[in-house]
Amino acid sequence: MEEETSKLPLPDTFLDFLQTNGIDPLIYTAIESTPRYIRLKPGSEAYIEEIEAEIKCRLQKVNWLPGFYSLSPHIQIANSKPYKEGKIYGIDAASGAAVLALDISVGDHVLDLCAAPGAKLCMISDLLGDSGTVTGVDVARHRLAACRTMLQKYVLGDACRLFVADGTTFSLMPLRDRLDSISCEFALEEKKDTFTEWTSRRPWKERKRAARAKENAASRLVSETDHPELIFYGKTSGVVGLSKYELYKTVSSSEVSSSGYDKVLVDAECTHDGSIRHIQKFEHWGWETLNGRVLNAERSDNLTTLQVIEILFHCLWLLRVGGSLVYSTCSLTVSQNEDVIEWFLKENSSAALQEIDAAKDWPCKSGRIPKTLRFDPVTSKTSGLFVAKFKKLAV
Ligand SMILES: C[S@@+](CC[C@H](N)C(=O)[O-])C[C@H]1O[C@@H](n2cnc3c(N)ncnc32)[C@H](O)[C@@H]1O
Repeated sequence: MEEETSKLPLPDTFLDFLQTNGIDPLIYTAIESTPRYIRLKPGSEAYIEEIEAEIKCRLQKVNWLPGFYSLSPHIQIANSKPYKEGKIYGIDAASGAAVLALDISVGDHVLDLCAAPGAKLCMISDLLGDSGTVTGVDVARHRLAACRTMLQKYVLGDACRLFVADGTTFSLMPLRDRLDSISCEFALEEKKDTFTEWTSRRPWKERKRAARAKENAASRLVSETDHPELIFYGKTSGVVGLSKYELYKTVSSSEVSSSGYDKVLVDAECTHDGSIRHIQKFEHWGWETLNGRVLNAERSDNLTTLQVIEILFHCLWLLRVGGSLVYSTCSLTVSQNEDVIEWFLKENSSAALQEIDAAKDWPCKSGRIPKTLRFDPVTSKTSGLFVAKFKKLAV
């Protein structure tokens, strides 16, 4: 997500796309570069000079975003010691803002839908510290596996569960209180078939199941009746000690209003047109491929606007009453942002657009709908990002 440079020779087809979508081409060409951003893992503040010496670059504190620093876009951090040791991770400042919009409080149970590859999930875990839980869901197994690697590298996975699942159907509630989910009958006796502490070396049966799921994912034939595949859980995620029945039990709609998630982030798949770095890749891939990948694609990876709205509907259902839902995309098109939320609000009397309190000092613009926000490279010196926040009302 980190941005690099601009002055791109934008092809006519892309300029037409920008014009059709009311996006100013200057966003891509007006500035020399946007900084690279990193987030310092809490606890690493004392090592800032050491980190600067290792990456051979001064870190500039991002005043509006706690824990974030900017650095020159030309600095490569991937081979540096602090990166390998998990003291810093790359995440664009606009992505950080989408996470802050959730306004995470101690003890929250957070659902990160469309979680992979996981920079936002890491930040959510960081913000939760030792309290609450985070559930990451993504339909792409290989991407979610990368997310698991990140959590393990940054030692942020203790309260985390990762499920391969489709966001239009994922229906598992947070494990608010582990004892809640253990029936007396089970609690009194030694349970069989319970989840023991996570190990990357899975029993043969589970590995076979994972291999089957991988095959299904490859052929995109995900069985509707299959449970979401749990590919990681931490020791305080509530999973350890549960039986499969307990983990996968579903609840009624009336129970969801009190036992649902406190916060949900839907960082939807989009055409990525807000990311200069993504657009830059077409110089290498060939501008002619832009047609198939961005211009003709309503959404990338076949995720249509209708599916995104379906995911939003479903996520609203998964929230407890009074909980918050944040929708973000790295597209700057109205069709993937304001149009989506307009439709969502029209069809949902239990969703109300909310002011993002944390945004007072953020260097961004209002979207076309009041209370929505837009980051772009020129205004914000970040990657392009749209953010909207909703509250679930009792109806
Ligand atoms: C923009 S990326 C998310 C980036 C991520 N939040 C982060 O911070 O690294 C969108 C993700 O949505 C996932 N996705 C697409 N369709 C989905 C669906 N129907 N259900 C769940 N995830 C989906 C994609 O696999 C992709 O990983």
